[in-house]
Amino acid sequence: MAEEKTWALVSEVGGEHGYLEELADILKQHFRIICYRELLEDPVLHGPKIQVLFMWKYCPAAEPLLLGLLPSLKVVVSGGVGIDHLDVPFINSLGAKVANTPGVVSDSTADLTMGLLLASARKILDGHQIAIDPKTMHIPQSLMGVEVTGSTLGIIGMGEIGYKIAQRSKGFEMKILYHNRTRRNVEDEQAVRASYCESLDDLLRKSHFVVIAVKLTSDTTGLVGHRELSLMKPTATLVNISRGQVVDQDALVKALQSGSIRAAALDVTHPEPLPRDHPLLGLPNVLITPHIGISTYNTARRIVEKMVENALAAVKGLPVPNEVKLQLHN
Ligand SMILES: O=CC(=O)O
Repeated sequence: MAEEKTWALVSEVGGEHGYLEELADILKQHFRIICYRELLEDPVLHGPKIQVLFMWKYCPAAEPLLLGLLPSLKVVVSGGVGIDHLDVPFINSLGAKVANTPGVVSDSTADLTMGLLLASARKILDGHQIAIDPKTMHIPQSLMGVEVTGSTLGIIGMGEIGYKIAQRSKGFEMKILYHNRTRRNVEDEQAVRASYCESLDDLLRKSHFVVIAVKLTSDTTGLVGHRELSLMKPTATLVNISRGQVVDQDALVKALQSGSIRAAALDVTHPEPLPRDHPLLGLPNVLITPHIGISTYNTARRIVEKMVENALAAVKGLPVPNEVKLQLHN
């Protein structure tokens, strides 16, 4: 008789927080997948069988954990790199490990960052609206953008994603400044022609584009607030692909309304999505995408493969390749 597969919980297959069907198939090759709805139909029967909890971004995982429904849980594996939505010490206290999938998300996130930067600088979405409007007779002056080539880019957070952004920006002949808790080695810096800025204030003053690529931690929450925004050039653009909480959004709204900075391009906000009446949604100088940094088929597949790898290791009692041991600071 075939050995029964290890049980793993996911929020939904398909739907708002769920896995795409084809990605679910990768999980199903290795695990007996059960979703929350099924778990809650008979938690006493199903709960103790579950050894793995697969999470995808912000799916509501805490609920069954808090309810203590998963006494056999060995690991929570979160797709993506951010773990700010997880209470790692609490999960560890339940006897389970936590793993994420760093590495495989960096290229797609860096690609999207360049997309946001370029789209904001060159008003690509405004241009699209004008191009498809049959009333348009000529190109309005309001479509004049700012030059990316040769401009100064300030990267806050030079981890893997920040570095990939620098690699791409080199192709645009940008002068790259970066601020990080620790300085990169000289070879890394030279390879992308990046200069270390120990002072965040200096980076903010000098940059035409400021990209936020830090992890969300207690140190980085509210890192860019009124004071920091007021140091930026009035021609500068803020790009945030990290977490919404890194920026003080009320201060950002004021800076954009008053013109103390030129524009913002945000893949992340707080909360997500923003309430429909949020002032950021009504500003002409804001471009927002709904947290799609890692949303490509290729990246999603690689994330799921990494999730499987981590989960199998945990179930077998082997070292978990991407175990998250502490809240990491950048
Ligand atoms: O936001 C995306 C991630 O954390 O990987």
